[in-house]
Amino acid sequence: MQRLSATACWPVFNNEGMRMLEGSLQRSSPSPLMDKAGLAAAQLALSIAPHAQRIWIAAGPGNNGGDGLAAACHLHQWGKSVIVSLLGEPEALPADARSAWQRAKQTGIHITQHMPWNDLQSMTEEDLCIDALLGLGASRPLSQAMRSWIQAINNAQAHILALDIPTGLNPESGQLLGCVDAEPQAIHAEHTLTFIAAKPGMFMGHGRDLCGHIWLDTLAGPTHRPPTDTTPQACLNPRPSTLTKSHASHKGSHGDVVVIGGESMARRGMGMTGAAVLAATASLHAGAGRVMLHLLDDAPCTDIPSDVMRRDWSSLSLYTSSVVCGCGGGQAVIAVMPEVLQGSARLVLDADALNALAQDAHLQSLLQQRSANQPTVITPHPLEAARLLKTTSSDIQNNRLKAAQDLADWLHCTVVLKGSGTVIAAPGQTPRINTTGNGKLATGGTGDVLAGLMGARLAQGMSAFEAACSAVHQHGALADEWPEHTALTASRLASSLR
Ligand SMILES: NC(=O)C1=CN([C@@H]2O[C@H](COP(=O)(O)OP(=O)(O)OC[C@H]3O[C@@H](n4cnc5c(N)ncnc54)[C@H](O)[C@@H]3O)[C@@H](O)[C@H]2O)[C@@H](O)CC1
Ligand SMILES: Nc1ncnc2c1ncn2[C@@H]1O[C@H](COP(=O)(O)OP(=O)(O)O)[C@@H](O)[C@H]1O
Ligand SMILES: [K+]
Repeated sequence: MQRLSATACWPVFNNEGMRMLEGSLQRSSPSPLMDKAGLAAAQLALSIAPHAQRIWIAAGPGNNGGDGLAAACHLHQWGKSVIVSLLGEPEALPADARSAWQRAKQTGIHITQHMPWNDLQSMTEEDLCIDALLGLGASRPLSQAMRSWIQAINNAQAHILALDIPTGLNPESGQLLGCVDAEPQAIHAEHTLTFIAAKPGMFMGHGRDLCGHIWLDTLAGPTHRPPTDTTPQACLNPRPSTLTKSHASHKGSHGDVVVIGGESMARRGMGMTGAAVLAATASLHAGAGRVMLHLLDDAPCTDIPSDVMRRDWSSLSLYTSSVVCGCGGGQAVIAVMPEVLQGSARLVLDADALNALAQDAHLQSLLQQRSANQPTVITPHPLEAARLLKTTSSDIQNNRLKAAQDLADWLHCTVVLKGSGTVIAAPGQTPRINTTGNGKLATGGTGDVLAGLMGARLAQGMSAFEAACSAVHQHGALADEWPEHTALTASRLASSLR
């Protein structure tokens, strides 16, 4: 068993991949995998709550419930006071779970089919609830009974350990399963012990709030080799190696970034120069050799850092620069898009450049025609991705990995689909799910900072995919390390980059 950290490139599998891994593992295992899962769960339970007087295991109607029943036997044998509640009929349990139920009964564990209200009320912070209600088989909105058991676990004054995934969380998307005629409910776990491999939904959307500390037990023996025909759906985005600047370098060694954006107030009554200035400031602090700013409409602007150079259109050299285009671009950006798409040596398209792209098939084809030595990244948030793919943002959120990959394959570029669990996809690459960042980033302008940072990484010689992975990780990590009593604003974020 190991704790998942943000430092390694862990593979994640969708339900279909998980079932294939499970089948291959079970065939090579002399005992049911559930026995191993139950033992691992019991061991982790003891280390999370070593002084627990009571352990309540809420077991569901499938094999996830079986994991809970198998753990109950060990914990009971180790002298813990274990209460098991089964939400379902014992006769209807699948075979392995039914054997675990029989063993638990034979061991003398009291198993009820209702919630142990009295025990729940007297639980203390040292006690433990184990969520073994639903795992990979969660397939429909939660019933009223499931919902009230979830509420009882969340309200108990005890540690919460979820087995495989927190009940109520869609393991593939990270969205909530939903409830019949009611607000969605899900377990808020302090720890999640996941089996065989990690699931994508744990790192996207609500998964990041619900899983707590994530532990993985592969349930594999030392000689087991995973089947070669099962490829991961994605990998977690590892921490990038630190960039160093050699002593012999000069400003030309670190590349030029050109930021194009910032529609003027005069055009539509919305001054958007701040977004472009933020991107330029981010490029500068991230170590680009020189940063040039072209404000659309020649918008007046006073708060430009003195080390950012303002340029008019005719004096830009797109052919030798890393161009960041679209931040605060409004409608003014539409006119420059063909030249930007054809001429920029390296390119990050953000915000209004993406809205322009969504509306114009000619621009889409110019993007597709950019050659392999003109690295390109697009950085849509879910609504921008929905406009590009002509769908809704909830459809994007329900299928984040697929949406990012579809965009990458269609537009022949690297795609950064932003949000909780940012996805980075590129043609021919296994997508990455980023695990840094938090809700502090949900404030205006942080996306502009990300685009500027990515521009700097391209200017410093990284490939599009590398630049995207590195920038997204660093951007999120800064938010994770943000001092507790200081508000995270986009301008502070830009100035904190290194
Ligand atoms: N089969 C195996 O080899 C292993 C399975 N394992 C465990 O088994 C789990 C998967 O087991 P299952 O496929 O039985 O699936 P689950 O145990 O997750 O759930 C399936 C059961 O829940 C019911 N259900 C689904 N959605 C519901 C809802 N919204 N409200 C109420 N009931 C609902 C289904 O009708 C079915 O009875 C994994 O997540 C893991 O915990 C582990 O023991 C590892 C080995
Ligand atoms: N809840 C969250 N958890 C993690 N990252 C987030 C969250 N909300 C926003 N972000 C990040 O903040 C940035 C916001 O970008 P964007 O939506 O383009 O905003 P803006 O246009 O205001 O700059 C993205 O990098 C996104 O991934
Ligand atoms: K569970």
